[in-house]
Amino acid sequence: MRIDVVTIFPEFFDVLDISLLGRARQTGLLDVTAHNLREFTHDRHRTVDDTPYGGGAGMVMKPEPWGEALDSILPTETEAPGGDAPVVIFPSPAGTVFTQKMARELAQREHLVFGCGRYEGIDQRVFDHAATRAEVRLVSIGDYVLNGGEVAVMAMIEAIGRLIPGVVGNPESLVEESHEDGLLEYPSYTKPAAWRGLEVPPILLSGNHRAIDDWRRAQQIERTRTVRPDLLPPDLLPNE
Ligand SMILES: N#Cc1c(-c2ccc3cc[nH]c3c2)n[nH]c1N
Repeated sequence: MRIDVVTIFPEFFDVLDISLLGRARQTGLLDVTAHNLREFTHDRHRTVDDTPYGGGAGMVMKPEPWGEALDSILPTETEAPGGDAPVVIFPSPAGTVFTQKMARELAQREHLVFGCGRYEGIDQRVFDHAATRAEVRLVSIGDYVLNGGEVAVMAMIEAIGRLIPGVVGNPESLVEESHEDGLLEYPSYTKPAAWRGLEVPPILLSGNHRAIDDWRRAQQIERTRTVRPDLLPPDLLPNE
């Protein structure tokens, strides 16, 4: 998978050179490039923002640098993409909420482009023009406000990148996770069997794998019912 990120803080993504995603980059499973939006300005101060039309506090990111940055990444009309067309994702508090389902869907795509806004956001025409030549999505990572898109893009790259075959050593570990099957994950334990007066649930030491599986499922349901009842599938909702 090819990932391009447009940002005024390209160094923010240096951290992707470590851990699982770092190895995925070295092995060619993941090709991540951070582009500095200021490289697409032409004034002495490398200006990327200006005051908002209609007034209001703060500054808005100018369309021209974004247009040139996306020109340098997206295929032109004549260059039909070799594989599937890129998806351009702009993190935004006004976006569709990012979910594991969306991560799984985006992990199937060959080319993702992320545009990191700052200030009060990006001129709307950037989204409108990009939509004439690619699939564009505004995506939010949750109902709270950040100062810019970089943290959100980092989270999405990790959530998507780890689903690419070969990135995570043991694909089995991707299966029993929170949100993967719609329920929150069960509690985990490891040695020692007793720690500060706290014992590992005896069922987990029984060797009875059917009973362990049943216990774990029950824990998932109980946790989900308590913490995230909104995730419970209809057949597990408590009877009214
Ligand atoms: N995704 C997401 C976001 C943001 C966000 C994204 C982009 C910009 C650009 C300026 N401020 C931003 C906030 N806040 N909260 C979220 N869940």
